[in-house]
Amino acid sequence: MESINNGKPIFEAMLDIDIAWQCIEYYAGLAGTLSGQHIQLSGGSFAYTRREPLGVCVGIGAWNYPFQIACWKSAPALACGNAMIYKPSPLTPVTTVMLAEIYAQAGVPEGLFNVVQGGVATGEFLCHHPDVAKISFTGSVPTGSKIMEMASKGIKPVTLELGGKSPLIVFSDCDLQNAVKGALMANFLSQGEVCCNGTRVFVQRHILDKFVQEVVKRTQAIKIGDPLKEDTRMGALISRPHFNRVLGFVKQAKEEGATVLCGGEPYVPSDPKLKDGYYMRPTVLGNCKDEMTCVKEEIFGPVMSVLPFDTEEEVLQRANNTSFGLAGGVFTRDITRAHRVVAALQAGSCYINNYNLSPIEVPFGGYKKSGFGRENGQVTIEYYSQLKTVYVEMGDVECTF
Ligand SMILES: NC(=O)c1ccc[n+]([C@@H]2O[C@H](COP(=O)([O-])OP(=O)(O)OC[C@H]3O[C@@H](n4cnc5c(N)ncnc54)[C@H](O)[C@@H]3O)[C@@H](O)[C@H]2O)c1
Repeated sequence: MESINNGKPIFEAMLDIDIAWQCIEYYAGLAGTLSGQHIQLSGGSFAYTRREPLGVCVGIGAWNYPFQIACWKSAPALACGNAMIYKPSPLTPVTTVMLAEIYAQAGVPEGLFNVVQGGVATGEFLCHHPDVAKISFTGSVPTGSKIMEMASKGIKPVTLELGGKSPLIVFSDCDLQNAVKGALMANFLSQGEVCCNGTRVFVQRHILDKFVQEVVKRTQAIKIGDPLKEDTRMGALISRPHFNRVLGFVKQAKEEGATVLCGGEPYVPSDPKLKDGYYMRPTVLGNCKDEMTCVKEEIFGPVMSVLPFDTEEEVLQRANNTSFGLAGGVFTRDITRAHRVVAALQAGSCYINNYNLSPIEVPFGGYKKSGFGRENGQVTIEYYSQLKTVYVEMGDVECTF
């Protein structure tokens, strides 16, 4: 159903659903660990803190990981004792309803997890509603900014998981095959429609030719086609307008001087029933410069830009020269450099010698315009609960009056 909902290959959709059930189990386990602090004060008095729910939380999701995003928001929300009203993207309405059915079958009381279908107007209605205590949003930066503005009217806390244009830095002392595999994982999952993708691939000049040769070879071997076939590794993009937009970025990249090393065009499957699908060949762009549109803007499709660099200092300055800050990665065998580089990256989710893994135990989220708040991991409890402090007097009241 998730493949049909979104167009991604079934192989990947199965992994998304695995992560989703792991998320629900993880927060179900954490629910019993919510606790406060005991603070001893002078004269025998003391204070304690309690973690309490916020109330009714709203979740608004993007279309690229429809089921998974709904779980990443609802599982911690429910574990903290909140209710959730969830609005999926109108482009992927189906599987979130199945999540509601699963919760109901598992015994979640009626009304605790609710799905409301709709687009902008429905989303705005939910954000403005006075009974809503918190908004957790996954989507683009412009919408995230509007969500924050609406939330500010009601002084409501928000979690924002927004877009990115993340750097992947490949030093010449890396394990080349792993770096090539990492670059593919950083760009071509879910047809490249992944917020944390490392789409700016900086490669140290010394290994540039070898790296590009290997990346292009492996990219050309990616099996595109019917998302419901087990061996498909790239399915269809989400919609006709988005498909045209992604192809438009490639056209503009060529006009600005980039070279299409492979892909860059629609793919027409031989199966006649798929011929109107939004299939695109995964694309590697060479000869890229930092000021090109394809290097600066989030394309949200299967398009990797390769950029040469010479020194560590230079690449860090270029990698951080963006208003986004969702993710970043480095491939090197030099352990001190690896940690030095990730410490300097202005990004919330960093990888050393791998890319795009998201185990549920590990917090995920952005810096800068990629948002704030975190999903996954223990820390997310803090974003779905509020802290009450209770002062307990053990003596007499000392009155100044
Ligand atoms: N950081 C993350 O975890 C993460 C994950 C997935 C996607 N994304 C980002 O999402 C974007 C792609 O998703 P999209 O095109 O669905 O994003 P979008 O911002 O267009 O829409 C996201 C959701 O917001 C709703 N919405 C739109 N306008 C609204 C408004 N004014 N008020 C309330 N709700 C409104 C939409 O109906 C949809 O459900 C990309 O930028 C991508 O990077 C981020």
